[in-house]
Amino acid sequence: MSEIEKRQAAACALEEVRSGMRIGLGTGSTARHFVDLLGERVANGFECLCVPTSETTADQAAALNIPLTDLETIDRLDITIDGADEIGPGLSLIKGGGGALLREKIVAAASDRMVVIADSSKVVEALGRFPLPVEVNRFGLGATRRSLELVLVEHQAQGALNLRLNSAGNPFVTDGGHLILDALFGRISAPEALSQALLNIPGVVQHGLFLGLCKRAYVASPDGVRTLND
Ligand SMILES: O=C(CO)[C@H](O)[C@H](O)COP(=O)(O)O
Repeated sequence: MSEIEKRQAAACALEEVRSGMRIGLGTGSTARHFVDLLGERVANGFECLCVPTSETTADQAAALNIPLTDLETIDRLDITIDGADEIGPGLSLIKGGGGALLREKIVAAASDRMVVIADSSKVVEALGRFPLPVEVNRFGLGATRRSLELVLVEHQAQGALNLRLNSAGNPFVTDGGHLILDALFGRISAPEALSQALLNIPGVVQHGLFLGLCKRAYVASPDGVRTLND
């Protein structure tokens, strides 16, 4: 996973943005390159209005003088550029490795177009090797966890359900104040059904399956950048 490849994918996505666009800014090490490149354009007079998907991205964009707004002030975006943890069939995605999945999904769904940037290690034949992040309310954690475990059994998960911890060993808390349970499936054979089953659990705020949202992916490898279209 080279930074050069991530930057190359980010540079391709930058070609999609036009002056005056309202742009969703993703989260993660690949999206960080895109924000850096956009910042260079803004410094040269490029006009845009952006909605960040995390406090981390907001801080980065603000430091680069990228004009920011939120989805209370505006209700639609032209495009969102974001990274992904896995890119599966039909540009289905797993996201949330960085813990920003809720805001990322809200921003992607409010965008006319979502474009993903990644290196080739993210492309998979079937989703599920990467543990699926499930953002849950703190209230009722035990009950929510039990319901989630039943869903894991129904969907033949090959791995465990783990409460995400931060580097200090405490529960990781999202920008929205929630917790994350990472569910290792191994192979997700029915993503739509799994999505619905997860959303049916009252304590689940959102999950990291992004289905039908991504329209294009720029995937970088040592051989160059490949474009995958929905
Ligand atoms: O979903 C995300 C954050 O919630 C990121 O987009 C995803 O984790 C990819 O990150 P990176 O580009 O660092 O591999």
